Amino acid sequence: MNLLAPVRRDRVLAELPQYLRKEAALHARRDFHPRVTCACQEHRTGTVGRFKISKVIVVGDLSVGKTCLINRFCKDTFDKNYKATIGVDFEMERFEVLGIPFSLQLWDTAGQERFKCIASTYYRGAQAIIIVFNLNDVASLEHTKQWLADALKENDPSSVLLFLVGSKKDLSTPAQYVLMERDALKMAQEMKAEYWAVSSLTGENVREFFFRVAALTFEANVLAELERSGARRIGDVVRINSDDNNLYLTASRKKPPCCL
Ligand SMILES: Nc1nc2c(ncn2[C@@H]2O[C@H](COP(=O)(O)OP(=O)(O)OP(=O)(O)O)[C@@H](O)[C@H]2O)c(=O)[nH]1
Ligand SMILES: [Mg+2]
Repeated sequence: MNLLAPVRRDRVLAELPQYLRKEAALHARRDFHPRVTCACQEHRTGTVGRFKISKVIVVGDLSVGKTCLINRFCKDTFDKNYKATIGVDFEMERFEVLGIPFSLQLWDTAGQERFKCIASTYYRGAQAIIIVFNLNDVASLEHTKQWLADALKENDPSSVLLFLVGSKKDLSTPAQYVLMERDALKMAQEMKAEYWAVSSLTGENVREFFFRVAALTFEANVLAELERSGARRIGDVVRINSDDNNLYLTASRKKPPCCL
């Protein structure tokens, strides 16, 4: 894929996309962090927007719908026939967030046990981990804990963003969904992950979900970049995964006027 190709018009984010459920959201702010908005307005986003490509890995049991989820978003297609992913595959998606180009590399990994050791060698360096389970299969939700543990062995748990995604929503009745959602919300809270429920068959929530992933990954990247470049000057501290479910707490001692 040509990284210099213009960003598609339907990949432009001017506002922060909202969470699905407030009780299992990475943060509940309505807008991007003010420091991020300010940095974008002044084009002070450093490597974000130039060479930086953020790696996102998608993990979960076999046949939960990882490949279909990525294909629905990236290609707007759906295949009802199951073709196991062998090892890994990836798609590149370009966005423009607050006027800044931003790329996500979406790594689709194999859920089948026999391909797991190949797939896990690609876990390293992820900025976001998407753990998928089937909303109609409670065992696949239980297994998400192990998928998360494996993915975190290769990544820094304090800085990676976690998303817990229930798939195949079209196959649950409203009553079944309510029951499954209760367990899934609990799991998401334990993991400190943001919860989503999607259907790749109908497309429900797929675009909203990936936009949220792109926006939160972008925001975390810009905050980290500001932290690296201006920590001494500005004296801010960025903390991730705070107890109150607010992803980024910035303890500012001195801020530039545009960020007040
Ligand atoms: N009804 C319905 N079926 C789905 C949905 N998503 C995936 N499927 C079906 O579930 C099966 C598995 O989907 P995949 O996307 O290949 O699953 P996977 O998680 O990538 O599987 P592995 O590559 O083996 O890990 C396929 O037959 C899909 O058509 C969905 O949203 N609704
Ligand atoms: Mg697959």
